[in-house]
Amino acid sequence: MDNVLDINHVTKRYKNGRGIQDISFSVNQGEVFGLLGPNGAGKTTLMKCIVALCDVDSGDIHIHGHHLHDEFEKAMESVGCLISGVEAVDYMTAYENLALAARFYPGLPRTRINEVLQWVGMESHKDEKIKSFSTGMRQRLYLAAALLSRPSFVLLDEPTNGLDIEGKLDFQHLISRLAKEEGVTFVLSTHLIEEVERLCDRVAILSEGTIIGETSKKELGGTQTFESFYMECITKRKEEIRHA
Ligand SMILES: Nc1ncnc2c1ncn2[C@@H]1O[C@H](COP(=O)(O)OP(=O)(O)OP(=O)(O)O)[C@@H](O)[C@H]1O
Repeated sequence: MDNVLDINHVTKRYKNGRGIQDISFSVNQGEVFGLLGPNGAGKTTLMKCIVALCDVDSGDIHIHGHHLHDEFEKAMESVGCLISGVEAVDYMTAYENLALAARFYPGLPRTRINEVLQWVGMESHKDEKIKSFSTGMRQRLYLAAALLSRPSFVLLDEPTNGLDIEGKLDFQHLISRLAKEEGVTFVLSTHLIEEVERLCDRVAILSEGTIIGETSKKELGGTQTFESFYMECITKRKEEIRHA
């Protein structure tokens, strides 16, 4: 199987009936795949399902051809993620937090910690306890943690939340470089449409737990943008609901 990620008919419903229904799509190696949608559409739920932070009710997820539940360790071997609500240890420094995470990857050289801290512009803060960090500084650290293990597949849930202008641009360059030069595959959710236009090769639009559109830069051609495609899908969906 060539795809890095294959999602087939995945449904996850919380006790209150909300969640995601019958989601299917695939992501190829080296692609930057955007998950877009209004607040509450199900983006975080889907990402949590992909890294098994949420059990699915039905459907299958394969990563690099490995079934997420039947071959969990193999499937997760090369995965890095930044998911909302995952916290770091406040009384430890940035470096210590990453060193703690690095213990899960015995072959990883210590120099990798400094490398990822430098990538996210945090090397000068590495010996500070993170309880004093701002939202953006924390977000930079979480991004460093997601990239620490040299993952070949990375999930990023609203990764530039709280980042300043320079941080957002640095992030976009970093993701483009890793995708193009090192073939790293990314699935990212964001509400920043300029980020989508700059970074994504392909997108899926989620609304009320289902995919209402999927397209690629290639399919859009020169005239349409991801933004216009997004608005088309959302407007069409609203019309359908109005006439239902
Ligand atoms: N733990 C939970 N228990 C019950 N309902 C939940 C839970 N987490 C999310 N939901 C509901 O599931 C739906 C999808 O939420 P989710 O957080 O996945 O959306 P999202 O697209 O990531 O939203 P946002 O853009 O606001 O981050 C929402 O209706 C939300 O209220």
